[in-house]
Amino acid sequence: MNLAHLAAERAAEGRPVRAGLIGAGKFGSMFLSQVPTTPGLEVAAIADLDPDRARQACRGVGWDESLVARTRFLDDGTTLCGEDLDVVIEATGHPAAGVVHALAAIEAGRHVVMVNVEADVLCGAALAERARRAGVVYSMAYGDQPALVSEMVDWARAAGFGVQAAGKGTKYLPAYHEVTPDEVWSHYGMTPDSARAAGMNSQMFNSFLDGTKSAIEAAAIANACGLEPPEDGLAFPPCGVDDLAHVLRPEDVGGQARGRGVVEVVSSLERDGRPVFRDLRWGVYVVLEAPNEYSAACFRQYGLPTDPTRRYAAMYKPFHLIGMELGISVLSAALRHEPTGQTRRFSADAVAVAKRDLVPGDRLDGEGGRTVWGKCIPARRSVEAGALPIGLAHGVALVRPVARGEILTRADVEAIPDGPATRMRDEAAGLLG
Ligand SMILES: NC(=O)c1ccc[n+]([C@@H]2O[C@H](COP(=O)([O-])OP(=O)(O)OC[C@H]3O[C@@H](n4cnc5c(N)ncnc54)[C@H](O)[C@@H]3O)[C@@H](O)[C@H]2O)c1
Ligand SMILES: N[C@@H](CCO)C(=O)O
Repeated sequence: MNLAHLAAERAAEGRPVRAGLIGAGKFGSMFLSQVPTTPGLEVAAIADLDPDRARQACRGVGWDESLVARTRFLDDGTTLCGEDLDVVIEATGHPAAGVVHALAAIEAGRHVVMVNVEADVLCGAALAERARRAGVVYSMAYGDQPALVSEMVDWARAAGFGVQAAGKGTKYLPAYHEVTPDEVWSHYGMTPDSARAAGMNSQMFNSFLDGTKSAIEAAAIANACGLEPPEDGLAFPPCGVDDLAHVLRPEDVGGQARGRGVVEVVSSLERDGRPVFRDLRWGVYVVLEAPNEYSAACFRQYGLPTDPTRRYAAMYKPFHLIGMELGISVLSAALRHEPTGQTRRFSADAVAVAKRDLVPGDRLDGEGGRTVWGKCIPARRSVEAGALPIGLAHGVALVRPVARGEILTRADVEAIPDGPATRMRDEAAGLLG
């Protein structure tokens, strides 16, 4: 509990932690807004395809002109990795670019904070292995839900509890799988203009709604925490915070969880569209299993809601603060050499499912787009079926029809050009476990 003290020491010594940010979009801007008030942390360089927009992002979040003038602005993330930095933050959200940038950062001896969970799910186990060999930290992004869940799972296990289930909340209805970026803002109660003014990318926010981001995050949590992914997609049970233990205890004791030690995403809407009472739309949770009768009794004595067996109880965090909490990862990597959550194996995947009947010639447009949504399944099943990872479902055309709701395979699309992303994906598939 001394991260701020460690950072303050660096500030007093005149040696702030030097970070570089790749991707100054919504997440990046939220991080940048906190930098001037985080002693001991400096963002020395920012790379974005549009460096002027990145400069404007800094001004827009309140940086003064002297801070803007002291910062290097670049248009290439790989070049940024060669700057004098302790930590590289990858926040482009583009899976293939994320892999290229992470490899460049590792090669340059920089710690990597991988905001780009899309790239992490594609091949994070292989990137983590490369980072280990290079002696640098490869970390999940604190503030995003997978890192917060990883922290809660670690907390539970380090305190001697069993972890029955863990995950996050979201706003989900089955019909959302087919929403496109054209309709997305009505589901957030926003107009396209107000969303644009807030710097919110419609395709990115559609991936939060159409189930893709939930699948990606659930896979990341499973891969980081050693939890089991669903066999055929998340169930998204409607569930409020007081019912987590009840709903997510195992099926054989009356719950809805398909097994023990599972990852699941709970919905803030009942299936008929009514709001769930005390929902967890923006939060994260862990369902604990008491290791013995004594600790089960303590749950009740100290006020935790339990399921009827009294063995299961839950802890949750109601909100995640996205980029505003990212300094925790950056400082932890640089000052403690510790990741805030890390992909440790490749046991869960997020694969592309057709949003509508697709025909030869249709070109895929990736996460949150008009053609596919992402489903969380076991990595073993994905590899055996030759399923198309959602992170590779960008810019390639179909060579045969795929019916709405079906998982796409690599044989359904034209050959994906070889590159770092495909190579690291193959490396990750070799680490299946
Ligand atoms: N926006 C959120 O609320 C939110 C929440 C949680 C996690 N995230 C994660 O944050 C990441 C970014 O999301 P976002 O919402 O900020 O997206 P965004 O589209 O707002 O921003 C991405 C930025 O990266 C830049 N970029 C894209 N490709 C690049 C490249 N090759 N080199 C350099 N810059 C490049 C773009 O120009 C843009 O400024 C994603 O991985 C997403 O999953 C976002
Ligand atoms: N993951 C969130 C969005 C931002 O992290 C959601 O599912 O709505």
